[in-house]
Amino acid sequence: MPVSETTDRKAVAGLDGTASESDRDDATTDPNGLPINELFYSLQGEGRLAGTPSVFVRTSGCNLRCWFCDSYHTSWEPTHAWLELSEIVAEIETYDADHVVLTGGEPLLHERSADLLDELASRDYHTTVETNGTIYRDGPIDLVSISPKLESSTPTPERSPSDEDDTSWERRHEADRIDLESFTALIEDTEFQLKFVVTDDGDLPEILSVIAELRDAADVPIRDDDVLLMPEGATRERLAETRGRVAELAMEYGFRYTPRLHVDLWNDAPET
Ligand SMILES: C[S@@+](CC[C@H](N)C(=O)[O-])C[C@H]1O[C@@H](n2cnc3c(N)ncnc32)[C@H](O)[C@@H]1O
Ligand SMILES: Nc1nc2[nH]cc(C(=O)O)c2c(=O)[nH]1
Ligand code: SF4
Ligand SMILES: [Mg+2]
Repeated sequence: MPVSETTDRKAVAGLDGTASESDRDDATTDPNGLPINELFYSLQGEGRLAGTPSVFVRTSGCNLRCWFCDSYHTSWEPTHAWLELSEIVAEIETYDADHVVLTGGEPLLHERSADLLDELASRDYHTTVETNGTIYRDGPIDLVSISPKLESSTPTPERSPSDEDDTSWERRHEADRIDLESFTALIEDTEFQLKFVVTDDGDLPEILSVIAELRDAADVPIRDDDVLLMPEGATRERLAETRGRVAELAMEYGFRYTPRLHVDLWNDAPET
């Protein structure tokens, strides 16, 4: 369901498909629902559940701005419709699936995401939350899939997709992307995976240092098996450039490699 094209009845920001400046990056607490960019059925393309048929709920709005973000219309130019939780659950139930992936944008920005997770838990869905890990929110999650953002994701002027001559997002992204306290709280609560987007060999020292700091801080073990290296690439062409080296790095360091099955299968098509 391409919900970003739905017209809706409530007179709130974002209904026309363009979020207002004020709700562009802020947490939403709307008592009735969530800003939804798309809701669709596909195969989980990433991580330890790759290949699992799943319903994807993609919220809009993000507190970071990765230059490579493959969901541009949830971060750099957010678009969405507002859906009430009951509408989201009803749409999920139209699919014959046991797994739901809550993603974004940054789904944990929104207070109502925790309520949606409650609703899904009460219906016995297995839930994965895809998150950058910088916002802790208490809620029933079966697998928290944390993708900590490395320095190589920062939107410097050379790699920013925005034409604006404004470094505020570069500074904000750099300041907020690593939050050990939040990472720790998330992994101590829930089954987890740490899924790093790798652009090249230069990312490995930072990955090793984030893992070392997290191992010091957390009360739960972090096995090499919990660490996944994922090649950067929103298109088949770009993945063809990155994945070979990332696979070699996974073998060299003993971490897991995760493919991006959906990109292999459907390239960068929406709702896949
Ligand atoms: C769009 S994000 C949404 C969830 C959350 N904001 C996050 O970053 O984890 C979903 C997943 O796609 C990954 N991702 C985004 N752009 C990518 C790219 N160009 N190549 C590889 N992975 C990418 C993110 O790291 C994350 O694991
Ligand atoms: N098929 C598919 N699998 C995914 N796993 C995580 C995704 C995401 O955007 O969070 C994603 C996605 O966008 N599509
Ligand atoms: S944190 Fe996730 S949604 Fe936000 S800009 Fe980065 S990849 Fe996109
Ligand atoms: Mg995706």
